[in-house]
Amino acid sequence: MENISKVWLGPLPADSPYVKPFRMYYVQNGVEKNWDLLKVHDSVAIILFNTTRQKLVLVRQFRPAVYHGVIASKEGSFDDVDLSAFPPSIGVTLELCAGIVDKSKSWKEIAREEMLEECGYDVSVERIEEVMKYRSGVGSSGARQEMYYCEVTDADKVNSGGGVEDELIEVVELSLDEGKRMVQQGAVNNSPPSCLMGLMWFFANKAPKNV
Ligand SMILES: Nc1nc(=O)c2ncn([C@@H]3O[C@H](COP(=O)(O)OP(=O)(O)O[C@H]4O[C@H](CO)[C@@H](O)[C@H](O)[C@H]4O)[C@@H](O)[C@H]3O)c2[nH]1
Ligand SMILES: [Mg+2]
Repeated sequence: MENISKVWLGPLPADSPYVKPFRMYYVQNGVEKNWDLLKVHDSVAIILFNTTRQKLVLVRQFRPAVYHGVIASKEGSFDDVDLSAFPPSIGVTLELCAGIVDKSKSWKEIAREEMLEECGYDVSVERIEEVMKYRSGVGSSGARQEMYYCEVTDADKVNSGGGVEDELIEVVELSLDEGKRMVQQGAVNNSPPSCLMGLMWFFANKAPKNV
């Protein structure tokens, strides 16, 4: 699914539309300090539950940052990445449907578009419920993410999803038992905290009571 044939690193161009590194200075308790920061986009994430099929709808995709992180924690070299020693599948995550806020639209509208583009469900914004807001990357970016919940049915499914342009996203349906196991044992598939937290919120607030 990830179909990666070559990996290498390069310097960050100053005009990256996704990440801007800089340094912030401040005086705290009379002492001058500084902190190195990354400006990144805020984002939305959606807990999707298909009530027809009683399945949680998640997405799988190759995440360059996770691939790099896995190799870095194994002290592998990134100068000449050996794809047989570090297969791209180690950088594939299971996540909530999510997207960056990079357009001047409401956050709920962006959530609606991401559900359609990534998972193929077409719903109106009125059906999207706010769950919680939080800050991610508190040591590096402090970016805001807002989490939503949306119940969908098979009748809302208008395409197979998979993302836009050159995104390669696989839609994954988890049974309630599979979802529950994930939050009991922790991520076994590079899932970010937002995904685990979203599933825990679902089991605490929305899941059928017999699960
Ligand atoms: N981020 C980025 N960097 C690049 O260099 C970069 N280069 C190209 N792109 C393109 O930008 C689009 C980003 O996709 P999304 O809008 O779906 O956002 P996500 O990547 O799903 O990220 C969200 O959800 C995550 C899970 O909760 C959170 O961790 C993130 O904070 C949160 O933003 C894709 O078309 C991708 O091809 C880059 N995108
Ligand atoms: Mg996304």
